[in-house]
Amino acid sequence: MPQDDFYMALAINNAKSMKGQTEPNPLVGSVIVNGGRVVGIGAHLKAGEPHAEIHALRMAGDAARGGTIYVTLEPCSHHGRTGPCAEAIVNAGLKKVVIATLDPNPLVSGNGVAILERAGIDVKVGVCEEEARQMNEVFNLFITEKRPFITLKAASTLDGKIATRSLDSKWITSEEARLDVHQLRSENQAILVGVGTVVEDDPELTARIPDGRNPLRIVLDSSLRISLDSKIVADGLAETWIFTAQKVDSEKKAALEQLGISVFETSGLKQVDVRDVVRILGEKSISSLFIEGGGTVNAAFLEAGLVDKTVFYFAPKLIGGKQAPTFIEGMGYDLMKDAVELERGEFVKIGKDFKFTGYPVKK
Ligand SMILES: Nc1c(/N=C/[C@H](O)[C@H](O)[C@H](O)COP(=O)(O)O)[nH]c(=O)[nH]c1=O
Repeated sequence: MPQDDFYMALAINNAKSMKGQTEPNPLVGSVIVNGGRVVGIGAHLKAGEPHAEIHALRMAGDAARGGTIYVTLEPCSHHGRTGPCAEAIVNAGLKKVVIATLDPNPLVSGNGVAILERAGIDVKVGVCEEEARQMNEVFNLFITEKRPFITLKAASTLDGKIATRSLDSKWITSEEARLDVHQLRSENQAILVGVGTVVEDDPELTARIPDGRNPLRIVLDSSLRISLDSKIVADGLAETWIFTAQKVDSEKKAALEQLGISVFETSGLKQVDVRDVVRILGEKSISSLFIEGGGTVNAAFLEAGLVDKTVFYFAPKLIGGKQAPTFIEGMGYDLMKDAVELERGEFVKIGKDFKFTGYPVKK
């Protein structure tokens, strides 16, 4: 493997090991090499704390002088909660800087490189760029579109059913696959279901893994039919927000608010307007949303072109039944040429089940 890729891969692995603890900041890793030896290594650990380059520079000390620093994201040039990294790199006397990706924020992209080049430092950009961009897919989208990165998750039998015709759904996928879902829940700031799932499953929507972080729970409930003693209203295990259509029963709304539930009205007449939901979540700095919909909600987000990533779990089971619900309901598309195509598709096996990850091609 070429030397630059080797050290950048080390920096990327460092960054990735901090997944779930740097929000709303991106994952960033850095490695300093001098005379063929790694003399400093660092990762951004927590928003508001020093950046990856600063940790690596502190570890390297004088051994950084004349060396090369690898960093997965363009060194910052602005005075955020910590001083600019580009200046720290110049002051430490580095000879070369290798960067995987430029800053996605259009306001600062390229500024860090300019500071380095003005100081006569040799700068190389684009090493392991795709992998470094991929690990910050959530941050990159949120910082550019000010809306949450949306992952659509479903678990179904091989014939696409999320429950039997009698609506029994316990369980489709095995324990290992369901644990994997809880890991994904823990990595997302918010989780969203339709009120149909609440009525049928009475879910907790918590991340039940060691050190799991419970996401904010969001329910689309156009006419506020959720029951006051459903778990996500009454259990206090995580915050719960409900989005409705226009003009809902003010008494029910007040009763829910009494229980600490936030209720947001959207402009939808009969159905909740999912575009309003996404806009409001962006305004409230929710940067990642995990949809465990039910088929109607899943279809609404898909048809609105708001799904950034799909994660589907398929159990090697067949349940059949014309009435059995599937994981994409709604109107659907008329012609096959209008199908939502998924790219960069990957299948992995989890126990007996299969996990498919793919990215809807943006039209
Ligand atoms: N029925 C299945 C799923 N069902 C997911 C439902 O949307 C609902 O979230 C759960 O049934 C209850 O949630 P909680 O565990 O109480 O938080 N999801 C899965 O991955 N596999 C399945 O077999």
